[in-house]
Amino acid sequence: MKTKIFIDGHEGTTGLKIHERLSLRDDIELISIAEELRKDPEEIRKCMAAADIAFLCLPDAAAREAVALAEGCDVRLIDTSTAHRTEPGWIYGFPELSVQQTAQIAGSARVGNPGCHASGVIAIVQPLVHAGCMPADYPVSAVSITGYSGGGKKMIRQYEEDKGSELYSPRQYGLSQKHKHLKEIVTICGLTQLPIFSPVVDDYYSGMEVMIPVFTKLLKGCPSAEAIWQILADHYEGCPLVHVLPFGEDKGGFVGADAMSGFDDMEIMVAGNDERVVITSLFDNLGKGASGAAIQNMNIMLGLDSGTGLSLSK
Ligand SMILES: NC(=O)C1=CN([C@@H]2O[C@H](COP(=O)(O)OP(=O)(O)OC[C@H]3O[C@@H](n4cnc5c(N)ncnc54)[C@H](OP(=O)(O)O)[C@@H]3O)[C@@H](O)[C@H]2O)C=CC1
Ligand SMILES: CC(=O)N[C@@H](CCC(=O)OP(=O)(O)O)C(=O)O
Repeated sequence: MKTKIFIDGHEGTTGLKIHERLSLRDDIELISIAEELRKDPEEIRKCMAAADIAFLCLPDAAAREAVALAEGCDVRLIDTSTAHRTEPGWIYGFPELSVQQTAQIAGSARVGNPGCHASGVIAIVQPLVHAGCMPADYPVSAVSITGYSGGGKKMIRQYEEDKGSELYSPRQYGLSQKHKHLKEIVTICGLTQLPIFSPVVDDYYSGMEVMIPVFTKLLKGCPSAEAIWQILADHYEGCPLVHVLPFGEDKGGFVGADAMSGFDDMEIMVAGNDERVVITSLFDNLGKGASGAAIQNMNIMLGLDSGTGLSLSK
């Protein structure tokens, strides 16, 4: 029997990508909603009631309303918004955190899909904290470059209709250090102080590069760059969607922030020397940063292969 899926917000950037992927699968039946009724609460509720799993690809407020509409239905939810990621009763949808995390996602009816910038930071910091290498009070600092699709339909329109203006160069934002992903970053990594987080949006469609500089003397035992690499390589061994590049691999000395655009997997690179190291994660904000991760979580919830077999891998 096919799994019935409803995508609330299927006309948005994240929803469209999920729709595109799932419409190619013959184990899935997509529940459709009439264009003129796609924001109608009664109609949404009917679709929820008919679905096994619903993806919420909505702004935060609409995602909260959608969860209320799903009350009393058997449907399992994967919310791609920021609304529930650290809420009680919700499981954070980054299965690579641990075997236990994967098992919790598999059994959950409420999964909060990670934030795009947050995914890149957490992928680097959480294994180092968990291994006892990075102290919980380490002053983490991260720069994260994203393509403009990270801002959804509105920002895509802004960039694609506004060529020739100031939008041609990278633009730093989140200047007040209150970015919405900070909460999930500290919570999931187990950090005791907020990182300095500098997001940058640039004039290309999709792809992310998160860079975290590390002074090795501030880590436990002053590990070498290779020892840091080894912790990450061990942590991600066997993970189908997160790959730690061989130690010393530097992509020719130039790392493009859109290197993983169009793919669902993430690459992690450790570069530098034994005093100063930069750890980088590369992925697609719409892949492992949103729709690809959401499908990965759905696969796990359905007991299917969580990896590349059903995703788009480089
Ligand atoms: N873009 C990205 O890289 C990432 C996005 N996300 C998250 O995913 C969620 C969706 O983002 P994104 O796809 O980028 O946003 P978009 O703006 O591209 O899409 C949002 C969609 O939601 C629809 N919508 C708004 N309100 C309602 C409602 N009440 N009922 C039904 N549909 C509604 C919009 O309708 P309309 O078409 O009429 O505007 C639009 O189609 C957000 O919470 C975002 O934070 C997470 C990770 C990365
Ligand atoms: C370029 C841009 O504005 N990007 C958004 C992040 C993408 C997003 O929608 O945030 P979630 O991953 O939490 O859903 C931002 O930084 O707020």
